[in-house]
Amino acid sequence: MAAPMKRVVENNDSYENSDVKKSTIKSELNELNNFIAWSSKNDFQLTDKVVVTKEGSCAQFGMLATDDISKGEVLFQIPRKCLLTPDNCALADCYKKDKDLIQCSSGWVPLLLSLMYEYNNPSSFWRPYLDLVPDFKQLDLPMFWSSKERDTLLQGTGVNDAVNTDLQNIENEFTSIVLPYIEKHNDKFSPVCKDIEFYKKMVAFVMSYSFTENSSNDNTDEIDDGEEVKKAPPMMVPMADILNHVAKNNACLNFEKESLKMVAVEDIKKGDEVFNTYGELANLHLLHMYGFAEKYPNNHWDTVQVFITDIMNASKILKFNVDSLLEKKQTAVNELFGDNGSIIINDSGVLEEEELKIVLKICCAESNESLQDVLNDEWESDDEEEFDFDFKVQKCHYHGTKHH
Ligand SMILES: C[S@@+](CC[C@H](N)C(=O)[O-])C[C@H]1O[C@@H](n2cnc3c(N)ncnc32)[C@H](O)[C@@H]1O
Repeated sequence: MAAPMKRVVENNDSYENSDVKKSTIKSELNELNNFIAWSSKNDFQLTDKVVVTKEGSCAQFGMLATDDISKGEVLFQIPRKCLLTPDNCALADCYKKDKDLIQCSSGWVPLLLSLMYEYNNPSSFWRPYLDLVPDFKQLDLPMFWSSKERDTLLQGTGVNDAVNTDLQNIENEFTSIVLPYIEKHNDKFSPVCKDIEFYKKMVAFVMSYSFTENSSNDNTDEIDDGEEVKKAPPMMVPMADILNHVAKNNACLNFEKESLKMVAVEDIKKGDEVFNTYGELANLHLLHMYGFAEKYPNNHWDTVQVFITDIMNASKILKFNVDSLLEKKQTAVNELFGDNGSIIINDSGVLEEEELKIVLKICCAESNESLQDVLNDEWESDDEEEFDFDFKVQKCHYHGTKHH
């Protein structure tokens, strides 16, 4: 987690060309010691049964047990005043006055502005934390890959589309909200904050290191299946974000009134890595937001998204469809499932069996049948046996990522 130099850049050089600190083991150790001393001064109550280290961790820094830990033990706490949030940061009053100027659909802009300010402030309260954050060149998220790499390596995963949407949204929010705000407060922000490349690194930092508290409710509304749900804004949680993730985690973060607590959810043996959970995330989401995927079959949350268009195209190749009817059938499935309709498969099988059945019925339809007849057609049990929906992710998980 070697950090680029946190200094106020006095010229307008692009972030990529600016001077960055060359990390050494010695400077990393200093930064780690400073961070541990800061956390101790701020009452993190880190148990002496764990250590923050690169040795034995699955990815850069991580947390290892130096003694046996029992399920239920608290490993450390983070007092709420130490969370890096727009409400806690040095510009909190400014944001309150400018609330309307920093409204955004992602809900990320206030935290990103706070981070950009604190990151470039030599006397930030979070200096020891920010000195330990990763060298942004190591944040190997797909949003930093070339579009050619994304097109070839991520084909069929859905990650490429998600990244393209992200990049578009990042650019829109940067030009319409962030840049005007920074220009309004030129005296507060370092010139590097006007560089979209620097902004993207901060977005990647938030994407792969932040947490959200589900009960938070002061953000934009999202429509989910016709119901309004509140999107919680992200926050930076020092120490908790050092833990790596696996689906079979042995610790998790509890949000309490005065502090956040990392608690063992399993017995953890001396020498084992302490793993948090970043959520019930399929490999495609891990890859999209965190730049890694778990090896098969470790991720029991894994799912595969099969686009209905691809099923239609495959049916053509497999010749149980008639070329001349394909367009008509494609229109029918688009009307039923939308242009980007998909079927989700997890390790216990197809989640939307009914939808898949409909798509397959349409694929197999003959020219003289109306759509209604096709949909009403009750497949004989013999027919159903021909379609084994119980295929496993094993046959479908994707290969070819840079990470695993
Ligand atoms: C919240 S940080 C965890 C701390 C990080 N290891 C460090 O040294 O800063 C999340 C990042 O850690 C890495 N990571 C976490 N869990 C991982 C895993 N199981 N396998 C590989 N990399 C992982 C990924 O790079 C991810 O973007």
